[in-house]
Amino acid sequence: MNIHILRSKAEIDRAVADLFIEQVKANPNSVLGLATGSTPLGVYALLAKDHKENHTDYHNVTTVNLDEYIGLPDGHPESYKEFMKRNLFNHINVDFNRVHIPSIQGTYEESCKAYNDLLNQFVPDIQLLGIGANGHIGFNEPGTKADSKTHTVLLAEKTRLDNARFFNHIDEVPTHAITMGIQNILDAKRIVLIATGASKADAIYKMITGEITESLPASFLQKHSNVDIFLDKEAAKLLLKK
Ligand SMILES: N[C@@H]1[C@@H](O)[C@H](O)[C@@H](COP(=O)(O)O)O[C@@H]1O
Repeated sequence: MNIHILRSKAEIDRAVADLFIEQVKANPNSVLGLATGSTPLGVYALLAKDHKENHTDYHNVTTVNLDEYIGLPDGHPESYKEFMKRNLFNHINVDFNRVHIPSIQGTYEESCKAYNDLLNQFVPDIQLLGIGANGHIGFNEPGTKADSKTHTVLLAEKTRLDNARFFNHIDEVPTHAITMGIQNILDAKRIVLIATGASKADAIYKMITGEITESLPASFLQKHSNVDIFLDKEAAKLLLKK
């Protein structure tokens, strides 16, 4: 793992946005693996700004998102589909036919299989990740197996509580989601994970220095040969202390 501890979130956003812009410029047919949550917002704002000013071309880019809530009505502002439109897709010239976000169409089994088939076809050249305070990646909660493919999950209470800030009330936070599995994430050619703030410090410390274990899904990233981890000092504080 290449670990980069930068001085501010702004520096991290710039560095990671530049990696994505370079990727798209080097290969206009790139497959970008995208994430949601607060963490990628700064990167997406910079990609939008760059597109506006420098016209980086996304027309032939394919995107695959990590995950989506189950049970929110179509068009709900906190669905990850709407999140992605609002924060990125509406601001770049992406072709919506090439945008992919897991969703439930038919049975859970059919939906997972369909997304999995898609991921076999579109392997991310670069996959952006955040991390949950309990070490989840995508919505792969503690207990998820290394060889997992796209699957539905019961969200951990900690995850629902952490994500409740986006909803009016905790009861509105979905209980289930559909997510790429750990194996799908590890299939990406390159992985870039961002973590900022003290609430992520424990998960980051265990992810980097701990054993590879299902109880901290992000630790599976140790198995991948091309991972960049971008941290601010707060998220890195336990690494810096030892
Ligand atoms: N499914 C997403 C994850 O992909 C994300 O990494 C995590 C952290 O969110 P945040 O970036 O808001 O801390 O939240 C959600 O649970």
